[in-house]
Amino acid sequence: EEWRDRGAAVGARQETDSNGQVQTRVVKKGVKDFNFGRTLGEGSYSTVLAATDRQNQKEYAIKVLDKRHIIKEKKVKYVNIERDTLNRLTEHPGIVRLYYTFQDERSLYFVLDLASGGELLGVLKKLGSFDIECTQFYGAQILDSVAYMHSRGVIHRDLKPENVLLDRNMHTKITDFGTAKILPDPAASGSGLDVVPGSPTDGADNDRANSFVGTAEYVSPELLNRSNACKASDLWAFGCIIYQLIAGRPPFKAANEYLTFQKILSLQYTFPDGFPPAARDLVERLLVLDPAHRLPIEHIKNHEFFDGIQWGKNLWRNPPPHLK
Ligand SMILES: O=C(O)C[C@H](Cc1nc2cc(Cl)cc(Cl)c2[nH]1)c1ccc(Cl)cc1
Repeated sequence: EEWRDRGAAVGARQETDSNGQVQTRVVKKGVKDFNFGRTLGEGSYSTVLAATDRQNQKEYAIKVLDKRHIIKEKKVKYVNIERDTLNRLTEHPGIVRLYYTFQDERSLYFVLDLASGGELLGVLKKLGSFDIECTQFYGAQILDSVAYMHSRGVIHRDLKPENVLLDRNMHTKITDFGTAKILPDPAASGSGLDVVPGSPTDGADNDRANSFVGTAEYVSPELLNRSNACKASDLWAFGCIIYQLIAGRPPFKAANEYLTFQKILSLQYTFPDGFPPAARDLVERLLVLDPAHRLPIEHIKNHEFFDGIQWGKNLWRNPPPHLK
């Protein structure tokens, strides 16, 4: 029977030897265990290829990174953050799953879920914009996944329609955790006496990250004000995504990044005519400059815009509305 230790590319097989003794043979998956197929995507530091496990014919997406390039560009930290983050986020249908990592002399390999529906951004560009029902459904799946991430102490920090993939059943899978932040585990931090309630470090840096990341159109004001990302930074990006699914473009977009940042910091955006009132109210409660005043996830789930959405397992079992 096959079991695999989550973080490493370890598979074990039970075999009976000549004396009838059951032996466990530990095998590490490697490049030779896969047939590589078409290129699914190219990043600045990685190439993603479709691949089939030669043993069980299962299809995966394998993200390949060149070691020399990673070291030269000082991205070692990001690769290991991506691995560690994905190893923590293993129990949710809306997060791309990491099955194995391995390396050979030249490259590093992430063996991931194959999301054959491509990027949500691609579907949005093809359709122009989503109707309310599709925005509710895809918004709800993204929110459910962000809630799980946050419950595991992970802030994504670069949520955007490019990082929301679609699987063969057109359900969402959030990907690209290289710029995520794993919050220090409050329970694990020593005796707990080191953070005295009310002390300057109480909750401040514990739930804040400390490096600049993100894509201009979705970056939160707190990041631009040089304070750190927090869980609410992902909710700002979520507000931008809901706006974009309905309007067909993100709320803050200018001729260059600097002008985009100016619009964000001055909250300079408008709703197109006909933008549905419930969606407008939700977006207005998320695109709030002070992260502490953004609608928390439980309140978003109860917001009128999501009336009729069944949260929990059914959100992932029911077929998605037809994208038209
Ligand atoms: O086997 C593991 O899971 C741990 C290794 C850790 C690791 N070994 C590395 C070697 C190099 Cl040259 C660069 C990075 Cl970022 C490296 N990260 C690893 C291997 C592959 C991947 Cl994708 C991530 C981490």
